Amino acid sequence: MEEYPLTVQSRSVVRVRVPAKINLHLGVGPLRDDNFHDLATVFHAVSLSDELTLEPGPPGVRLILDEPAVDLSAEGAPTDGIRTDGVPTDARNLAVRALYALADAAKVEPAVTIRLRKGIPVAGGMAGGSADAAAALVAGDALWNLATPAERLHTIAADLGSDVPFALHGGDALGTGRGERLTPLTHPYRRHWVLAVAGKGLSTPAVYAETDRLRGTDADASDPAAVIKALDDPDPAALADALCNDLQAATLSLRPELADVLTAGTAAGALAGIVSGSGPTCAFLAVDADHSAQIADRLRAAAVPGVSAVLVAHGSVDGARLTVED
Ligand SMILES: C[C@](O)(CO)[C@H](O)COP(=O)(O)OP(=O)(O)OC[C@H]1O[C@@H](n2ccc(N)nc2=O)[C@H](O)[C@@H]1O
Ligand SMILES: Nc1ncnc2c1ncn2[C@@H]1O[C@H](COP(=O)(O)OP(=O)(O)OP(=O)(O)O)[C@@H](O)[C@H]1O
Repeated sequence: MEEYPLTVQSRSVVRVRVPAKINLHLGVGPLRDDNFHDLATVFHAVSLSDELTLEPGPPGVRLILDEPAVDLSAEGAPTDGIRTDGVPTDARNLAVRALYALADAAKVEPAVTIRLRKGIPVAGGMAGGSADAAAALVAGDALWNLATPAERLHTIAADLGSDVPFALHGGDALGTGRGERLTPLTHPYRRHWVLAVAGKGLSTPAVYAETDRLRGTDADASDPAAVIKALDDPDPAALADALCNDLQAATLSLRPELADVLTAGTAAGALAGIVSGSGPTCAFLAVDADHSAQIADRLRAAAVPGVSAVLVAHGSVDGARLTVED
């Protein structure tokens, strides 16, 4: 094994907060030779977040899942906690993989402990694992004092997963390629959401495979132009009309009860509802913060089968950012 030079750790603890995402538009194009699909997606970072703390530890990368695993910073109390049973604490965890990738690129010998507090639903279509990978890159960069150029960090992020670059970036962005090529979309409007979290997750590869089964492997991606235009419109009704997810049919095919969740959200007063990414979280657009709280109360009271938590959030928010450094 290659010997790495010792790196001075200039900080003793760093903490990073990283947001979840919703795809306001998720256009899925043909299956490529590398088994990914070409996308035309509009990412939107929302205020549900994970918190990752990094401190010096024994040789290697150790991960401890912090409890309670509910994001206390999220607005609105969940009816039940965010379940973390599916989250690996070994090298399968994307945050652990991210730190090894960064250490390898920077020729640092890693000796760190990650503490992870999940507020993003697991396997929920909100890019929770990708968020943690992005948070780990930002935290490792700070702890090891690397000042990695943004482009380099983006490349490492893209190697870890298609959603990871956006989690670094945050805000709103058009994603092309397999989702890793980002064009920022700027606008001044805050959007308000209600999220119906499912008790049981969905596998992203399974949802893409079901999409291929339903419509073939060479369908064109739907056009994100309407959502991009609606982002510049202060009226949330314009965005409500434009929301679109090409993976939604597959999520409903794999999880038919999601149709009842979508119906319940609009019955509770939402302007529109959409499955978030590869699901099964459903995102409902509200007019403003009060409206989102009202919809959330009604959805909780409706006790829709399969829904384990109802949360409110707003967007867009920043990507992975340092909150504490000593
Ligand atoms: C559904 C989305 O969340 C929408 O933003 C993403 O496309 C998924 O991104 P991700 O979880 O970071 O996915 P990756 O870890 O890169 O890939 C996991 C699997 O999802 C499928 N996948 C992912 C991205 C993409 N553009 N086409 C795909 O077909 C592939 O089967 C791939 O093996
Ligand atoms: N840090 C992590 N947090 C959550 N899950 C992780 C993490 N690292 C690896 N995983 C694994 O990845 C799987 C998918 O989890 P994740 O929460 O990222 O799904 P997702 O939000 O649906 O992903 P995406 O929206 O990017 O497709 C989990 O079931 C778990 O086995």
